[in-house]
Amino acid sequence: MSNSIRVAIIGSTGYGGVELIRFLQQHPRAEVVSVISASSSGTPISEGFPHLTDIMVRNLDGVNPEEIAAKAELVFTATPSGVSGKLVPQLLEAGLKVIDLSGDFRLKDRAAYEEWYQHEAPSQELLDEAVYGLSEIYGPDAHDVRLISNPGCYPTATLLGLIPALKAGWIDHRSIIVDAKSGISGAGRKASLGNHFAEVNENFKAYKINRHQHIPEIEQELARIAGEPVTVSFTTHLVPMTRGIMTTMYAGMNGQYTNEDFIQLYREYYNGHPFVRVRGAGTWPATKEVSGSNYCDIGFAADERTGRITVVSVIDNIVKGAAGQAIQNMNLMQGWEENLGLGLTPVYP
Ligand SMILES: NC(=O)C1=CN([C@@H]2O[C@H](COP(=O)(O)OP(=O)(O)OC[C@H]3O[C@@H](n4cnc5c(N)ncnc54)[C@H](OP(=O)(O)O)[C@@H]3O)[C@@H](O)[C@H]2O)C=CC1
Ligand SMILES: CC(=O)N[C@@H](CCC(=O)OP(=O)(O)O)C(=O)O
Repeated sequence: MSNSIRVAIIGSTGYGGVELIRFLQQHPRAEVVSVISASSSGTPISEGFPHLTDIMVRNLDGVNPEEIAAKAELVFTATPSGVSGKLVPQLLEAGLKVIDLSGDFRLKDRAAYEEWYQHEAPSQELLDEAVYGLSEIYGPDAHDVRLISNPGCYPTATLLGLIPALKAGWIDHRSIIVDAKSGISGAGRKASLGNHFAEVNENFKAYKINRHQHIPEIEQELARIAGEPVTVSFTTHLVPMTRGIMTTMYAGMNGQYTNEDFIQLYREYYNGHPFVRVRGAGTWPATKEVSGSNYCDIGFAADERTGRITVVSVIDNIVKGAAGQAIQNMNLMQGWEENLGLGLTPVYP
């Protein structure tokens, strides 16, 4: 086990990349040796991001796998889907370890990827090799591998909220409905009509119903736990806030379980995993309570009358949903404590 690591970030001018910089700057064992941009190489990163003035004194480098490998041991690819799929094989070939934040290596089935993402899928060999980095569930699989595929933001909140109950056989996997809401930063930094202020402010809209690219990812991972195919109804909504995801999940219970039963089950399941906090009975988490942090907070409402459980799960989409979990995965890959460099308290209010 090495004591330190030199890292590079491709896509460092995006929201995921900038958040990686914020956390890695205070990580005790990681040194950011290169911040990379395809469009602005040669300029100081603080020119586009004045909040990094005197914090990250570095010019942006271009995307050159050999040059990156000469400086760094590990690279985070915080790049759009389609871009990561082409870059990652070159980075691995150059001898780098890779943690990819995009959706390109999450689906094991090439045909499913091509159907939901509308790009050519990476090779089956690399899809098979990539470890799905849902840290609390697959942490041991991340140790000493060379490619980790960081989960999507919505799947992280959804899967952490459902897996313990599904694994225990307490919920009927044919009955799962996920109602998900995200802040705008989930869409990335690039401008688009649907995401500009006048379209989003004081507005609340559903989007991509039944066709969101995270549906096959959630179903793939729930099927792994259930041992048979699972389908979910999944609806995403855009909320006029900057950060945060809340997933509210409904499922039929296979018995008469109380809130206390669920609390105990989940606390035992996540025992030793500092970033999942299970709420006490009758309290449900809010997005502000995890903002800027790597926490995922979960609360329950078991309903004796309908026989259904409601699970509420919140994360910060850019932290636990992207950069924070990617660093958690780097820690696991290196054999370090999973919370190293991630101990920031949520920003409240
Ligand atoms: N925002 C979020 O909450 C989450 C995002 N993700 C995923 O993480 C990835 C990054 O997301 P996010 O930071 O929000 O996206 P942004 O749109 O904010 O940033 C994308 C970055 O990719 C870089 N880029 C674009 N094209 C290329 C290219 N051809 N070669 C190299 N770099 C390129 C861009 O910078 P430049 O042009 O300067 O190179 C930019 O820095 C995406 O795949 C996204 O789906 C996953 C979970 C949550
Ligand atoms: C608010 C918003 O638009 N969110 C994005 C999240 C996309 C994302 O993070 O994409 P991958 O995880 O697939 O890389 C969306 O719903 O498509």
